Amino acid sequence: MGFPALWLNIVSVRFCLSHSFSSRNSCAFSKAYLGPKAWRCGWKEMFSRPALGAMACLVSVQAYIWPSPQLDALEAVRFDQAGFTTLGTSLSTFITPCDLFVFGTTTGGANSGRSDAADWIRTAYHDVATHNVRDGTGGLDASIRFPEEQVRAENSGNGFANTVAIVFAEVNRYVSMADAIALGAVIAIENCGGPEIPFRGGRIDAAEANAPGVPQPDQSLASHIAAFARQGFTQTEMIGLVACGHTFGGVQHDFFPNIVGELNLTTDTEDVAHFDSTFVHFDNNIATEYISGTTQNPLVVGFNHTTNSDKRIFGSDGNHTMLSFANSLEHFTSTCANLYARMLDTVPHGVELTEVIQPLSVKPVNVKLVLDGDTIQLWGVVRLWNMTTDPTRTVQVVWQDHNDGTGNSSLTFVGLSSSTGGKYSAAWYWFNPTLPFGFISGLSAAAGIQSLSFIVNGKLEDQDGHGFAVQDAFMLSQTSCSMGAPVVGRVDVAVRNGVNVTRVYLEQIGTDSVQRVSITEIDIPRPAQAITVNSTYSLWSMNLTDQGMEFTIGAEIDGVKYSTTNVLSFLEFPLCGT
Ligand code: HEM
Repeated sequence: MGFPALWLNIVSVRFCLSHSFSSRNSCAFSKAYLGPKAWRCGWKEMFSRPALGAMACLVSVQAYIWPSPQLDALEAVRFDQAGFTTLGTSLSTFITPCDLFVFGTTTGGANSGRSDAADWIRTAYHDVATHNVRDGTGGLDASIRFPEEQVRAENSGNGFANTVAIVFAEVNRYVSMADAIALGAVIAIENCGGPEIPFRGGRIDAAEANAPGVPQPDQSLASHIAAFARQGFTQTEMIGLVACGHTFGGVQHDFFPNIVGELNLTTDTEDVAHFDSTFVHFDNNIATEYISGTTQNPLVVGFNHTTNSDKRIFGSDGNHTMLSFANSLEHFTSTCANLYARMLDTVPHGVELTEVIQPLSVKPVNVKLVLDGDTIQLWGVVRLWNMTTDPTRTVQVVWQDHNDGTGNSSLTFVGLSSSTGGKYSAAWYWFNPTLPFGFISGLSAAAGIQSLSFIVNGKLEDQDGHGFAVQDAFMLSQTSCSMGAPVVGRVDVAVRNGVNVTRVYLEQIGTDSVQRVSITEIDIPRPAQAITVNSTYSLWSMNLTDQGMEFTIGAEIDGVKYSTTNVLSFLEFPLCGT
């Protein structure tokens, strides 16, 4: 278990770097580690203005300041939901349309009666439901991924395994499985008619199963009130949360034969008795049908009185809460937005969640620098939030070098992304005006590059004067190469002369014994004699043999750790000697 401890250490540094501007929470470790100035300053300040006092970079900013590896990654999963995105997969693909059930026996699970969206929402709640407010254990920590939890009677069904199999695609060093489960629920609810949910990240995956504690339909009202109190919810909130959850999905015969019989319907092949008539859509029909007496909810009018838990819960305050939901869709919607958010933010004691993540209005993505002889290549794309296609729009990237010089390049529109069921769209522009997947070439290595800004239709976008800080103290060198069979590789990292770089290392990305992403730092030895590339950069090199190895590059500069964000494999490097 050497990796997790090391990894936690790195995460702590990253987390707090990323919160320099946005979090009002304290982060003692990082504060002490980085020092008061680093605590308050972004990369730009730390790199380029070391002489300024701490007060010089005090700011009050609502949204976070780019770059922040963790928030950037969470923001991308949260808001780059469909269309052109730089993510390999997008969760919304699996819940569009909302009755999509990818594990169904027919294409898209048509007429199965089930949906991925309902599975994801139920999974999030069952992960949360182990929480104990008194001792701080349990909560949304992805412990539901453990077979030990999935085989429990309280977790009957295969929706949990289905959910984990899909949301796993979003997991990386900055997005935990628990965050991915929460994001799945948020995206399912939002895209299927529900309210927008304020999302925070930073959940930590459990190392083992939690104590049991998910309520079951055959239990008494008193035990349900007690279970929700243990989870941190009042009786009224319990009624709300159950109604908000059960506006989706239903009960399956296969897993609950004592609640639902065989339905023998060609339109409901998995024999799911639904909680309301609009079971893949968020609305207050769960309440209107209950109040009007027309409900078919199997946990209200089921043939087995013992398992009619929704009936007992909904009626437990004389129908007061359900009546208010039936009378006002708006009230139901806002109540659910609040309760869903609280449910998803129910985490084990000691886990510190981020601020609510808002979309950045201008967001550079996949920015990387590569040293190419005497020049630097600048790669990336930029996303303009809440914008649609506009052929007349002009977008330029401007880079600032170490000598207070600037350069600029016009960017090309490459596509639109959307989120929240099409409510928001974003326009994406490549950093290169001509080449697909290209880069801006020929930047002077000697001058370097410290920050970016953008000019959109003549308006400067520079994060209120902060700029988009880029670090050029170390970067991949174009001389990195691979050769032979079996293929071996050599990674060359270019390090800027005169910067206090104490370590350069590869961050090998792996998983630990319980499927959590782990990072192993592999030090690249400092060269005995400087291998100069040009007047400004020297190389630190390492030979690699593990073809499956995926890594980023890390460096410690003035005692602070930095990472590149793009994941590398030496199989992508050009042939040595060409
Ligand atoms: C006393 C509390 C609760 C009980 C006894 C209960 C019970 C059940 C049962 C028996 C099922 C059928 C599962 C299946 O057939 O696979 C179910 C489904 C579901 N529950 Fe609950 N539930 C409770 C609270 C909640 C809460 C708080 C939420 C979320 C906020 C929630 C969300 C869901 C969803 C979305 C489904 C549909 C799953 C699907 O169709 O695949 N439940 N619930």
